[in-house]
Parts: sequence; structure tokens; C-alpha cells
Amino acid sequence: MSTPTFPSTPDLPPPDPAAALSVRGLWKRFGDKIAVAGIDLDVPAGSFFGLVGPNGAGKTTSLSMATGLLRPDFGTAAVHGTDLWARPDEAKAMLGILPDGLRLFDRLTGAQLLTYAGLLHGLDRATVADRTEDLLRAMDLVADRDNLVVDYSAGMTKKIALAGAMIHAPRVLVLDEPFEAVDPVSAANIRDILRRYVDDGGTVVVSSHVMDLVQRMCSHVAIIAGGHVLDVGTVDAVRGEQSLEDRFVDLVGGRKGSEGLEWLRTSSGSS
Ligand SMILES: Nc1ncnc2c1ncn2[C@@H]1O[C@H](COP(=O)(O)OP(=O)(O)OP(=O)(O)O)[C@@H](O)[C@H]1O
Repeated sequence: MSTPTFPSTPDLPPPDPAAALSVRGLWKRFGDKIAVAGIDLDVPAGSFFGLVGPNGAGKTTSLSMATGLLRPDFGTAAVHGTDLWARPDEAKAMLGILPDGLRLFDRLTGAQLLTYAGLLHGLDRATVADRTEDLLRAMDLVADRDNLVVDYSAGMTKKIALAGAMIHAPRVLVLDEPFEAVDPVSAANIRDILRRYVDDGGTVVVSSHVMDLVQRMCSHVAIIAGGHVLDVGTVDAVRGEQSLEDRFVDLVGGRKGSEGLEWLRTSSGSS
């Protein structure tokens, strides 16, 4: 069976071949809801790129389309210049993905799951065995290597999924909320691993709600809301003289305080 190709998109500018990830005109509609309304992004190679936005902004939908997990209604995505939909095997071999709400084969042990991920990526058994041990150590999961993933905590599950995304040493890591539910020590270890990966020439794209983390960790950031990119650039350029959090709130708006919840004040409640 031939690979389904995306409808031709003659009006879109070509992807930037120098970018690690380049998307043009991505659109996605679910029924009446336009989740992503024409997003263009170039993630520079070697950058630590943060994607931030309010709940429902379209981050997960955009990342899913940019990594081949969800077919766009319109638009293109390229990984280091390779069209994701025209040459999916080649493009996906360069990607390590931690999707949101990933379903794992959780009746495998942690070590088995990493072995499975490594073999699936075509690595030989000796390399898979070495890397499995290295990753279990890096993620502080050695003691739980032979336990079933179904019995892992949320943070442990996130870490084993992240390890699985890294085992084939991809050129680009795309991680949806990688620090959610992860304890502070493990989060610091993961940040170190990701920083070293970027120092060695890799590219990381993370979505996060934690502005402070993105400000400290990322070199570049895109703020998206309502399926549009509101601002993108280096973190310093986007935030200017403000903190990233203040810039985010200014751009996105929506601060409501406790307006309309006066009944929640315990002092005015009936006893
Ligand atoms: N499979 C789907 N079916 C219907 N609507 C969807 C689907 N996936 C996403 N949406 C809608 O698209 C919009 C964008 O969702 P998306 O998950 O991309 O947002 P997000 O920025 O990742 O949000 P969050 O920060 O809350 O994770 C939302 O309004 C959501 O309800």
C-alpha cells in the first residue's frame, strides 16, 4: 500500500531546511472547533525550544501534527528538511517523541519496555542492552527495572516514556509536558540530560505550563493561544524587560481573579 500523501499545498512557503523542525500553515479542526489555525514555526537546530499557551491553546494538537501523530487538515511539517508526510520513516527516525497521555505497553517491565523501544528503532541487541542500563540509571529507575510499568507512579511512567523516546539517540526530541508529575530531583536530572543533549547538538522542543522553568531552561519560546502563534523568538526577545510569565499574561489575557465566586468566602457562608 502506498503512503498516503498530504494534499498539495502550493501556496505555502517552503520549510526552512536549516531548522530542526519547520511547520507551515498547520490547520486542524475538530467538528466546529478550530484547534490550530494556521501555525508557522521554525525551531532552530540546536535550540531548547519552549511551547507555552493556556489550556486548550492548541499545543498538543500542534505538536502531534508536527511529529506525525496526527494528520493536519492543511499544512506541512519537516524534520531537518525532510517532509514528514512525504518521507515519514526517514523523518520519524530523527524524532524522539513524548506525547501527551501516551499509552504504553504497560504489562512490560521498565527494562523490557526500553528494550522493545530500542529494537523497534532497529538498534542491535548489545546497543539496546547498554543504552537500557544507561537510561534506567539516568532516570533513577534501576530499582524498578523489573517491575511492570502498569505499577509505576505517574512520574515514573513519564520517566520511562522519556527514556524510550531517547533510546535511538534522535536528533530532535519533542516532549509534551515532560516535567508534569515528576519529582524535583528527577526533574533536575532530566533537565541536566536535556541540556547536555542540546550542548551536543541535539534540539529539544518542550511544551510546559511552568513559565519560570521555560524562562530558565529554554533558549527560544513560542506563545500560542486560540490556535495562533502570538509571539516567537529567543526567550530574551519575547519577554523583553518582563518575566516570561508577565509577558504571557499580557499577551494571552484572561486574568479573572475570584470574580463571581463570592459564595466561596467561608466568612460569608452560612453556618
Ligand atoms: N480529539 C479531539 N476532539 C475534539 N476536540 C479536540 C480534540 N483534541 C483537541 N481538541 C480541542 O482542540 C483544542 C486544543 O486542544 P489541545 O489539546 O491542542 O490544547 P493544549 O494547548 O495542549 O491544552 P492543555 O494545555 O490544556 O493541554 C481544545 O479546545 C480541545 O478541546
